[in-house]
Amino acid sequence: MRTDTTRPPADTAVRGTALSVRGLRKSYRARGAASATGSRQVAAVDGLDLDVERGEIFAVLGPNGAGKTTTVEILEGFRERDAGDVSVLGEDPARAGRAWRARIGVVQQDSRDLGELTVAEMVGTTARYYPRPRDPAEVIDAVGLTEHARKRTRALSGGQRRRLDVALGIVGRPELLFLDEPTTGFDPQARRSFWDLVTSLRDDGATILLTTHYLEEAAYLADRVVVIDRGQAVASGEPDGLGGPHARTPLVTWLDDGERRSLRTDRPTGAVARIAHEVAAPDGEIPGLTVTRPTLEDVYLDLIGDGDPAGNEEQR
Ligand SMILES: Nc1ncnc2c1ncn2[C@@H]1O[C@H](COP(=O)(O)OP(=O)(O)OP(=O)(O)O)[C@@H](O)[C@H]1O
Repeated sequence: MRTDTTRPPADTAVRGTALSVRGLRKSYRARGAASATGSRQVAAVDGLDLDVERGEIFAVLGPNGAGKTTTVEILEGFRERDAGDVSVLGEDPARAGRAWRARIGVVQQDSRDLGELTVAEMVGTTARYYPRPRDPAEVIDAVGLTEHARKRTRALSGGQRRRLDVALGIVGRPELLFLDEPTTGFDPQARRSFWDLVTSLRDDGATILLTTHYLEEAAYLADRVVVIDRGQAVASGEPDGLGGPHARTPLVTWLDDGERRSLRTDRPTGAVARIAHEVAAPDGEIPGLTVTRPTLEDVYLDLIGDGDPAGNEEQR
């Protein structure tokens, strides 16, 4: 169950499956590598299963090269798979046609070269490709580009370009929106407004599949997350529950004769009282005391084998 009360409430009603993936595989020829038996293949996606419900924000997390973009591009119908079953809004993206494409929105990692058009022209032109588009002016406003609407797209800053990418992804009123690292280059304020926008799209009924390297973004936005490493899912679930019940056990640390000590415990208040009894200074203060609860980032780093173990018991 969630404990982050600052996060907007999710509509938890199950409204059917938006996409499902079973046994997905995709290999690439290793760059510059060839053997006597032919070119060597590197598995980018190695037997992945995923299920995303309609109306949820689902975040795909994982280190560089984990296979996130390859997976997302297969789901978007932009990349062929080697094996596996994939259904996106009830169709196989490898065979789906224009009507299906009009139901999805895509914000890819790399911005397209948008040339000489202004922001307003670009969003307006894109809207005309869809049967039920949003009002372009409202979309431009929602991504915070109203004051730049008459600017040529090539004159935009990197963060503004990214916002325009998002505008182009949502103007067709997609049922399913793919956001591949959407807030790279955003300043903190723009990131917060973007989070509000994504939340409102979800609250309007859209399903959102998000890849991000910002763990606080996933913690804030996602109803569920999956962590991918080397093309395989290593954990999945609600952000607060990821890694199992002990992964978020609070950590108490303090200084004892100048040496840092730590204790992982479900009862930090009692632990602090005991430590105070043992090591407190004459004024009652425990030197260097910290009490922290592991964040999603701590749990993530533990899962991909790159951080301090989050499940350790007492380390005194
Ligand atoms: N077109 C390609 N040709 C050859 N190898 C590729 C190609 N695209 C991706 N790869 C390789 O496949 C693996 C997965 O790449 P992918 O881009 O899917 O990972 P990612 O999780 O999206 O990474 P990042 O977080 O850096 O965007 C990597 O080892 C990458 O080098």
